[in-house]
Amino acid sequence: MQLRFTKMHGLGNDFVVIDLITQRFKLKPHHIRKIADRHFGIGCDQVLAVEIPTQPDVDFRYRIYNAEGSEVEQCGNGARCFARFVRDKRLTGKQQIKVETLGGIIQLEVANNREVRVDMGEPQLDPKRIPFTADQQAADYALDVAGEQWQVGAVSMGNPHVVLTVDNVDSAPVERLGPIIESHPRFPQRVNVGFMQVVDRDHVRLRVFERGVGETLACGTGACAAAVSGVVQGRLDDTVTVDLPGGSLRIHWPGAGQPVIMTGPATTVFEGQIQL
Ligand SMILES: N[C@@H](CCC[C@H](N)C(=O)O)C(=O)O
Repeated sequence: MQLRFTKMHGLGNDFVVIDLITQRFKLKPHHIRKIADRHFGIGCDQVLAVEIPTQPDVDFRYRIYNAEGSEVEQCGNGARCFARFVRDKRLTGKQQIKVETLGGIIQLEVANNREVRVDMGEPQLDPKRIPFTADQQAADYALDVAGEQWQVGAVSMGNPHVVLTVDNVDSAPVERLGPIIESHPRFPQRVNVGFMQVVDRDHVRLRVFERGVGETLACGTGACAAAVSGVVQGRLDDTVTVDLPGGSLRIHWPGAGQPVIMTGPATTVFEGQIQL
């Protein structure tokens, strides 16, 4: 079947977005791998599917697949592109859009300057809910990584994140440690690995080795997790600019029991059709 798609990105974290409301198709893992392949397919970090909701009082179902084919719970940069897509395609006229994901319900708001503001929901710090093996919840944990000792933060934004603090992200061991930590036995569902440099109380630099993809130019949930981890550790204020290799996001988290708000751009690159 020929499927229409739109290629989009959020700060260089790139997506193929497929409308499965006006097109009927069941995406399987081998389809995702073919679409995401940068040599034999379209190429992307994640495939995003727009579907009709399964829950009441929600506008859409937002499904997310990593390039390797696995379906995942949450994607922050994708959420902003999702909002822009459903508005541009006139699937909704609403400015505030509620979507269900595997990681919970999130709320998207397209601002007049075309930036998108996303209420990402409450972060989860309870190790069982991340999931992460630890005796009890803490602001940071000692993690043995192939014989090296790191103090790390662990947060779920619907999907699991670990945050390592480094002196300088430019020289951070992202390629060396990312794949080892992604499959660390204390993270039974694997994990996204963030390397954060604290510049100031309201400014961090971040690189993320994403589960199921590798290092990306930006990770929205990774930016939220880094900000939350920094606030919990008392090193960051409640509003933080997160500089990623592809650009900057603004993250606001007032503290326990409150949702994380992420604001940033969403860009359409081109449209096309692919035979699956
Ligand atoms: N790029 C994303 C996160 C996508 C999912 C992640 N790789 C996972 O496996 O949890 C973002 O912008 O949040």
